[in-house]
Amino acid sequence: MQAIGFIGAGNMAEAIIRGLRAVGISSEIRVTNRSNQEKLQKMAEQYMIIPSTLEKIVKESEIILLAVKPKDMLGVLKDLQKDLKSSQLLITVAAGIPLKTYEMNLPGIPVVRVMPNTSSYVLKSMTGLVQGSVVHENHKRMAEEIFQAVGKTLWITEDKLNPLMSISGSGPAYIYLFTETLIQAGVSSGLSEVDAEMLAKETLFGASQMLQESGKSPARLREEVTSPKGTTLAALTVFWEKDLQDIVTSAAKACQDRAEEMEREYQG
Ligand SMILES: NC(=O)C1=CN([C@@H]2O[C@H](COP(=O)(O)OP(=O)(O)OC[C@H]3O[C@@H](n4cnc5c(N)ncnc54)[C@H](OP(=O)(O)O)[C@@H]3O)[C@@H](O)[C@H]2O)C=CC1
Ligand SMILES: O=C(O)[C@@H]1CCC=N1
Repeated sequence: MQAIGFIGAGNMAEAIIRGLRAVGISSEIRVTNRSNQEKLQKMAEQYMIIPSTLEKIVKESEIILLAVKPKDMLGVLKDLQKDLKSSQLLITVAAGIPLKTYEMNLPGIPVVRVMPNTSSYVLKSMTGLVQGSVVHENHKRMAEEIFQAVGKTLWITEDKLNPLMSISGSGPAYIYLFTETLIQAGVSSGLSEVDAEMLAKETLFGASQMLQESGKSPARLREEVTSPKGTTLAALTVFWEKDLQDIVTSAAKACQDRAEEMEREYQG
């Protein structure tokens, strides 16, 4: 894999870098952030990254991966305008910034817009990828190599990226929220916090593995837990009566609406 430079050293950058090192990718990885030198030093020790600056990253990386918050992106694009070359590939993980913003600010530079998730950290990301207008097959392969190393990938068109984000990009947070609420339900019924946490986490972990390894659909797996007139049915009936489907659909819609709002804000 070619030399990669990360601009941004936060949650998403670290999850990807940890994943790349975990699968044995030994390429040069340079990283810069805004001000947190301590974080860069820690990442150097943990993941053999080279703490760097934006200027050096532009000079020394074939692939530049943008992992700053959307509000900081336009500033970074301005800083990249001077020295970036069309032989370099730009990959952005930012939510809510359309491809045209990158292409307007950096004409002629190939850009791939991706939406991974933080499970890159354990090589289980589900990453959506969208190709920009000057992206060729070799650029697609370069982007794919990074994100296939840390999980599964799916090429889509840009109009599908916000729907994808509302399921797999933000989705881990929904699952963590559900886990938190399951722990609290256990504590409310008299379990200790420690026991409730172990029960909830192991249950989520086991169910995830069943989804991946059993070859059965989620509906079939649910039915196998649910005895007629039994305890699970009593619990599921509450989810249905309170319209879990409506709650989840509305949450995913809110995620997409916010992304669209951001895209209007950051289209300059
Ligand atoms: N977290 C997630 O689950 C996902 C996030 N994303 C996207 O990833 C991007 C990053 O998110 P996340 O990692 O959570 O954010 P974090 O806040 O954890 O990290 C942001 C990083 O950007 C750095 N930074 C800010 N401004 C600059 C600058 N001008 N130059 C260089 N570095 C800068 C910060 O440095 P410092 O710490 O020094 O201020 C920090 O290291 C976002 O755009 C988000 O939409 C996409 C998919 C999932
Ligand atoms: O919350 C956010 O905006 C980012 C995008 C997907 C996950 N986290």
